[in-house]
Amino acid sequence: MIKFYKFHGTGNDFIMLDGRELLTIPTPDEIRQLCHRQMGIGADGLIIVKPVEGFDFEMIYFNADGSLATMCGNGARCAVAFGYISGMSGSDITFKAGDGGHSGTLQPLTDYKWMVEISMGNISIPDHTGESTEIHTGTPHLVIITRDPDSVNVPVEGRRIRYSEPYQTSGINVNFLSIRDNRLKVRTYEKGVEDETLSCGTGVTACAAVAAMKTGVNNWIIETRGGILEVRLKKNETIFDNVRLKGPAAMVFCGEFTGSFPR
Ligand SMILES: N[C@@H](CCC[C@H](N)C(=O)O)C(=O)O
Repeated sequence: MIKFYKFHGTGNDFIMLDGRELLTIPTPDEIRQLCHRQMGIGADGLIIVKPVEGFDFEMIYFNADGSLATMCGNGARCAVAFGYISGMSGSDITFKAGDGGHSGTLQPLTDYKWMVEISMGNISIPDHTGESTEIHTGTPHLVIITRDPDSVNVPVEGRRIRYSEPYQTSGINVNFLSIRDNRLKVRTYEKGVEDETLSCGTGVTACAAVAAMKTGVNNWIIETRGGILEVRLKKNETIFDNVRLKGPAAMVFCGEFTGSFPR
């Protein structure tokens, strides 16, 4: 039996596994089973956290469909909290994700909830922003500016775009963004979950970058369906750097999975 920990960051939920206890990495089939909402634990993604040279730990991120993703902003915030409670790191943390090195800090809010801030990688500034902008924030995102994200059927419209050319094969995360009174509202369809999630950390980072290009404002409070996130960034000639993502991360339960995994 394998012990698992269930976390969420503003409603984006994850199964966390301690890499020190694993004999093998779960297969895509096993990940799909574990993340299944009715027949498994249920989650948007599965994260393995394990010590690695040069950093406090490494985070390996899989979407609920078993596909590997290079980065997950909310998942990384939860991994920082897990690294802390599992003794892999202190409250100033360095970690490695698929897109490179990151740092993080955390403050306890309750016994099982923390405010976590992480550094995100530099973001290349796209050539132009129209009503829809492709931007990479550790994972690929499309940001579509709309008057009211709540009037969009995100699962249907997001899926239509994600499976259209040119995204069909490699996939893309689709964000619907409104910019009003220096506040952003975002709803995201995530590839790999193939549905809307309650929040997406790399998605809100992409939206903050697009909003900064449109308005010149660099600090944003962002409303997602699962709660509030904060993004700060600095615009240079061709990149945004000093990109920070901040918000709560919570552990909701832990348990032992009784299926056949691990082999
Ligand atoms: N929910 C994540 C993003 C997870 C990866 C994404 N679905 C992908 O495959 O690119 C976040 O909080 O950033």
